[in-house]
Amino acid sequence: MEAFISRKRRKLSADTVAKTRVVELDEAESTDYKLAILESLHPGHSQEVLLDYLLAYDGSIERAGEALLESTRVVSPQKRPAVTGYQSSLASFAKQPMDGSVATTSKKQMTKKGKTLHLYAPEDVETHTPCSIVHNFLDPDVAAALLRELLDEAKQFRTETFQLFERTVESPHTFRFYVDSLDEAEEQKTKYMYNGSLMADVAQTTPEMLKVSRIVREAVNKEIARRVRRFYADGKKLKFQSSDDWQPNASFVNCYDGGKESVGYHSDQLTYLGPRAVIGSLSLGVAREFRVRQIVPNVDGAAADTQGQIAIHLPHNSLLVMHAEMQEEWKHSVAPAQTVDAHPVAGNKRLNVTYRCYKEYLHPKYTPKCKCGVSAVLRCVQKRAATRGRYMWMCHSNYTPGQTGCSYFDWAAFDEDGKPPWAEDYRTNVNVPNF
Ligand SMILES: O=C(O)CCC(=O)C(=O)O
Ligand SMILES: [Fe+2]
Repeated sequence: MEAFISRKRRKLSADTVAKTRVVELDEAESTDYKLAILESLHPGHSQEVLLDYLLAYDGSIERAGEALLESTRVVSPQKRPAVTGYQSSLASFAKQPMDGSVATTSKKQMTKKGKTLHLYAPEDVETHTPCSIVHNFLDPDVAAALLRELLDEAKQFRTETFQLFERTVESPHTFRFYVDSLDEAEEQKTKYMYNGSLMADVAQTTPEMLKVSRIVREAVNKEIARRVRRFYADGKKLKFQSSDDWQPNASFVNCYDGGKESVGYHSDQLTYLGPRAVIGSLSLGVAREFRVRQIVPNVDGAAADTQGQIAIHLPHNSLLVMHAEMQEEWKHSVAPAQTVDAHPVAGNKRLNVTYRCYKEYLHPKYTPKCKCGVSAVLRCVQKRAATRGRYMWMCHSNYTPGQTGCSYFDWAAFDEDGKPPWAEDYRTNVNVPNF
């Protein structure tokens, strides 16, 4: 999890805000950083209103702030559906040509700046977003067993806190990280860095999660093959996308207790997954809205016209596959809901398992270290048109406003399959200390 918002926080001083490196923030992944700053400058507005302004002004804190100041009316939060809506398909509204082009080109006509397009049917989801969804994914008894197990696990889930300038920011839901073996859990706790720190709480994948992991693996591999065949140019995988079988070995399990709990817009970190990562995301319990929006490049410093967001309905027992286009070109979030329909077993809780495939050759002992001595993070340029799509290794602090680190930066090289130069022979990588 990489996106955070605290509801109780100290105000940022104007001076601190002035020191914000706007260029870096504009390139930064996390809308939550911007939201946190905007909220501290305009405390009278709800986060939903602030987010709407931020989206309408292409993520520019400055322009969104000006617009908020100009607005003298009291803006009431946009009414959000209570996730119980149903829509069979968009097919009767718009025809989507299957011309082999990447599916995501089409939503240009479907979403408008400041608007939300709600999608329910699998054919609409895969046509207008880089995701596919399988409803009623597991045998109901298997889903129920996993849900029960995770509800019990969730008692130990925690929010994440980190430092943004002089205040502590807290994630607006709880989660825990799981890996498949105890040895891996130990490696994770002692070697893997997240936002510049070690993760203290890493658990071993539970028996039900492991059982389901095998079912998810088969389904995700099928979905990847289908997506490549139907939606990618010439039916070929994307450049840097792995050709290997997708094999989950780690997962973040998220718990959203009630409609207020959410996660802000973000892209998932690629540092240990590599480029063009695919993630299998299983939803259990209360149905919630998963929002996605495409990242629009900046040309000559100015953002092109921003598109609206798309809300994907995630009911109990659905598997959402975030395909290879997702993390580099889109952001995703779980929006707060005004109300939720209680689930007979989970009550107001939604449990979500995001199955991921950590690559052995991206273990921090093989990847570049920055001058702080910390393993560098892997990012993809998302907004700057000139370098968009290029990968870079850099000091984690570059993307954490208010944190001081070093200036380490290096363009990252990957082969067609997304493997770094040391992948074939990574066990003998001479650049690696502590090997
Ligand atoms: O809860 C979800 O569906 C998404 C969670 C998520 O974005 C994440 O774990 O990175
Ligand atoms: Fe995510």
